[in-house]
Order: sequence, then C-alpha cells, then structure tokens
Amino acid sequence: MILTEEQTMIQDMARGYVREHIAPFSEEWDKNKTFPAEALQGLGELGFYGMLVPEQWGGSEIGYTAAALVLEEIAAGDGACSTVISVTNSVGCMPILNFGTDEQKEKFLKPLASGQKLGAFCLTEPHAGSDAADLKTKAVKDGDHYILNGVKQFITSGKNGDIAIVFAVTDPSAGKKGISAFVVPTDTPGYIVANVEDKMGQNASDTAQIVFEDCKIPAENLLGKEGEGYKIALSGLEGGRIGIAAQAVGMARAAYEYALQYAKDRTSFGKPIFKHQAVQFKLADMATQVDAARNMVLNAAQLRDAGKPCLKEACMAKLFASEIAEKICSDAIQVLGGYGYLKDYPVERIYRDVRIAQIYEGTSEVQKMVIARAIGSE
Ligand SMILES: CC(C)(COP(=O)(O)OP(=O)(O)OC[C@H]1O[C@@H](n2cnc3c(N)ncnc32)[C@H](O)[C@@H]1OP(=O)(O)O)[C@@H](O)C(=O)NCCC(=O)NCCSC(=O)CCS(=O)O
Repeated sequence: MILTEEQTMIQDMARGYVREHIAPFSEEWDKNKTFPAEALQGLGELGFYGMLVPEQWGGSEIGYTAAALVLEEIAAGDGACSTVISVTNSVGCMPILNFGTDEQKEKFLKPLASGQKLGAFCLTEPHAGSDAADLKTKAVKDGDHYILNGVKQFITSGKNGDIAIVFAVTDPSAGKKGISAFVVPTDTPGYIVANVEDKMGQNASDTAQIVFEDCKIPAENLLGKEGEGYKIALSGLEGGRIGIAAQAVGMARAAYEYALQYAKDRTSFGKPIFKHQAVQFKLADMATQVDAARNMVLNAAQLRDAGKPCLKEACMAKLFASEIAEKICSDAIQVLGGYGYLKDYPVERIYRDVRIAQIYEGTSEVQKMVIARAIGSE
C-alpha cells in the first residue's frame, strides 16, 4: 500500500521515538517487570494516546491507517508498550467518543486522548472470556448513583490505568440487553486491584484482576443508555482488533529483522548462514508473511477510515497477523539456533510477547466465529 506523505511522516516520527526511548529498554523492562511510565508519557505527548479522537476532544485524529502504522512501530520496539497504547486508543477512548455525552467527553475523553491519562477496558470476567455476554458483575441503581459489585479478569492497565470502561449487568432478566457500560475512574473507592498477573510475556504492562466492592459511581457515568453495554463493548473491540493485528505485525517484523541480520553475520560451513538455501528460504517466507499480514491490517484500517464496514476484515487481519506472527517469531528463533533460545537475544522475548495476540481482544477461535458469520451471510 502506498502511504500518504502525512502517514509516512507519522510513521517516521514513531520509529524515531521508539528507536531512542523504547527499543533500548525493552529487555530491562521485561526482566524487571517495569511499567515504562516515562516512555509512555512521551508517546502521549506525540499524540499517540488519542489517535482516533478529534482535536476538539484532545486527540490527534490521525485515523486508523496511521494509527496501525504507529502501533506497528511501537510493537517493533516493545510489545507491552504497544498493548497499553492500543487499549487506551481503542477500547479506552472509543466507547466514550461514540457513546458519551459532551460532559463525559470533556471530563474523561479529553484527558485520555491528550495523553494525560491511560484507559482500561473491564469486560472479561474469571468465567466469561469469549462468551462475553455471560457477565456476573452487577450495577444496581441507588438514587443518583450505581453500585458496582463483581470481578474482572485480564485487565490491561487495570493497575496503572486511570479511567476504566466497565461493563456490568443492570437488568439480569434481559440477557445481552441487560448489560450497561460505565466510566469508572480507577481511584474510585471500591475499585480494587486484587492481583497483578505473573505472565509469560509482555511483562512491562500490567494485567490485573479487578474486584468491584460496593464501588459507588455517579449515575451520570453511565455510557449511552442502560442495556447498550454489550453493543458498546463489541463495537469497541472491532477497532481494537485492528490495533492488536498491527502490533502482531510489529513484533513479527522485529523478530524477522533481527534474524535476517543475524543470518548475514553468522557463518557456518565457511559462509554466512544466509547463503544457505535452507535459511534463505525461511527468511524469504518470513518477509512475505510480514508483508501479507501488514497489508491485511492496512486494508481493514483503510476501510474503517473510509467509514465502510470492516468487521470481517478486522477479524481476518487479527486472526492472520497474530497466528503468522507466532510462526515468524518461532522461525526467528530457529535461524538463531541455540542463541535464539537464550534471554540474551531479543527473539526469545518477542516470541513470549507475541503469543498473547492470538488470545486477547478475542481469541483466534472467536475471530473465526465472526468471519464465518460474515461469509455465511454474504
Ligand atoms: C463471540 C461473540 C462474537 C458473540 O457475539 P454475540 O453473538 O453475543 O453478539 P451479537 O448478538 O452479534 O451482537 C450483540 C449486539 O452488538 C451489536 N454489535 C456486534 N458487533 C458490533 C460491532 N462490531 N459494531 C457495532 N455493534 C455491534 C449487534 O448488532 C447487537 O446489537 P443489537 O442487538 O442488534 O442492537 C462476542 O461475544 C465476542 O466477540 N466475544 C469475544 C469477546 C472478547 O473479545 N473479549 C476480549 C475482551 S478484551 C480483553 O481480553 C482484555 C484485554 S484488554 O484489556 O483489552
């Protein structure tokens, strides 16, 4: 895809920042499980927290295509950073932009989109991941407040985030139509970070279990109308999946580029291993797969920018990019041989970081469900 001058400029800006402020520290953040607050703040200052939000509400509104390019760059430097940025942009900002009142936008969206605050998305529960409508968290109206009680699981930035979009049942008799969405500042009493998970990868971002214990929030924090919550959640995830696909491309690209350079430097049987057809062909496959995945991401993003339906294309991009990214990262380890398995080399970390892309914001199996529905009705 040919990029516009503006998209190329934004891509270069992101690449430059990542080279200086993110990539050199990724290994250390992973090892020490450090939340990279300062590096993230810098991304916020570049306008990368509110990439889909109009300037009126504090955002940079560069569009889905440019946002996908930025997320690829950030992920090429550090997967965890790109997850935090993807979540705050899509499922953090977009529900408020699309369903919030002007007052809610002023109060919650502006600080998110302008890079002052980070968003979190509290949908998943311990027993309800793919079956997202099976929520147990309840919100009970009490005068001009709602009282939230329940448990949320696998919440990106649940600890370090500032503003959470929380889904809870307001009418247990109404099934999917009984779910509502709320904006909850994470410093609200009763918003309890019960656990920060010990993960396989992406150690620089926190993934938390959140307990809501008599968490009292003003009724004016209801997003949209009562009963619209499930729709708000699924519409947010559609855009979010383009972001996750873009970050899978970024991580895969980083692993591929490292393996390519390694293959040119490392010798065996008297020549650089790149001169061996077995290695050359593997790298040729990897390069092709990175390009194919990126094109799918940009296709979905372009459709979205043009205001066209892209649910199927977003799910296809997430499915393909996340699955192929794991394969590319595994092949990168293979190119490095024994060294690829060591923590001294970045491909080991990238392989751990990329694995979750097949699971969060909808597993590969959920993407296939949605794609199958779409092609079934074509
Ligand atoms: C598995 C599912 C796809 C099943 O979905 P459903 O069949 O239960 O949903 P529907 O009945 O089709 O839709 C309900 C409602 O929403 C409207 N809708 C659906 N999709 C969209 C959309 N893209 N844009 C706008 N509106 C949409 C639809 O029209 C219906 O409205 P009406 O009733 O017609 O008014 C689904 O449950 C699913 O996707 N499951 C996976 C959930 C998931 O991805 N979870 C991960 C959450 S994030 C996470 O993991 C934490 C990481 S992080 O911190 O982000």
